[in-house]
Amino acid sequence: MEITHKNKRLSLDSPVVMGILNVTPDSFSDGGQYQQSNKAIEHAMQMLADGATILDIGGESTRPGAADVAEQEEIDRVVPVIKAIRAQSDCWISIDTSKAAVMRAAIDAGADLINDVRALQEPGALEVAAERQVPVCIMHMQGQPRTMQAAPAYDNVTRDVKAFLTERIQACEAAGISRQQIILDPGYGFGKSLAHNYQLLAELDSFHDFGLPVLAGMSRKSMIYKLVDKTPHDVLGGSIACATLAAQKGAQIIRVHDVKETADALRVVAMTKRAGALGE
Ligand SMILES: Cn1c(SCC(=O)Nc2ccccc2)nc2c(=O)[nH]c(N)nc21
Repeated sequence: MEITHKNKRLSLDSPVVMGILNVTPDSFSDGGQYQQSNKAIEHAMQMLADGATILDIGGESTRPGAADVAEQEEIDRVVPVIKAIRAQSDCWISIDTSKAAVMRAAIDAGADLINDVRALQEPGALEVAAERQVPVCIMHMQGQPRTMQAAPAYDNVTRDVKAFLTERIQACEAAGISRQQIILDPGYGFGKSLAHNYQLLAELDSFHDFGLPVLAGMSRKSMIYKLVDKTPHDVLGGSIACATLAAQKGAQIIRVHDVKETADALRVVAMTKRAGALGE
């Protein structure tokens, strides 16, 4: 399985690491736009050195309660960083946004992939993805970031999430996006209780029914620190366990903060799979 953009191909036969690069002011302690951009570019280069294959660049925090960011402000945050990374590396860059105008500006600046937590439901988003022919990750979210954790409810969370993704795949194909360019994501923590999140992890392999790549993002999320009763700053062990389980269950892209440690864990998973195949 692979994804392509222009003349770039990314094989997904082994799990790859997507490094998280937040370029929102609340993700850096202080300093103005210029200093923040420099810190972001430094962090990007470090993640590539640590084994990240894709850098996921986001200019708007999707934390519950986070303020909405204006379109131009989001563009002003992400475009300089994308351009600077592109000037130094031909790595895969994904743009973490739901806004069509931000997608367009990011792709024109060098981004290869759209990562949309709203699954291209905002106005114009489907059209941009189809027009630019870039791979797109569509993720499940119940409700909106501000309200999604109030009272998440499902008949059966895995069945309901798969039904949503089926509908979004149809919408993508109807808009002219080829099925091979679609990546699926259950959206851990986006309108899910602790139990919902762990059922989605336990049943992650059932998402391979679609015959499409699967992205899993559990890094440092509440499903970890609430389970192990730690602070959000003390969740490396749990995050590595989630990444390892997701890769073992066939997720091809793992979205994380801790790239170095996760890259090593995924090599253990890949080797174990190869050894198992040899043993057959
Ligand atoms: C943009 N984005 C996010 S942001 C939430 C987050 O990381 N919160 C968070 C931030 C800091 C610490 C702990 C959690 N989560 C996903 C995901 O699971 N899948 C895909 N495709 N994209 C995603």
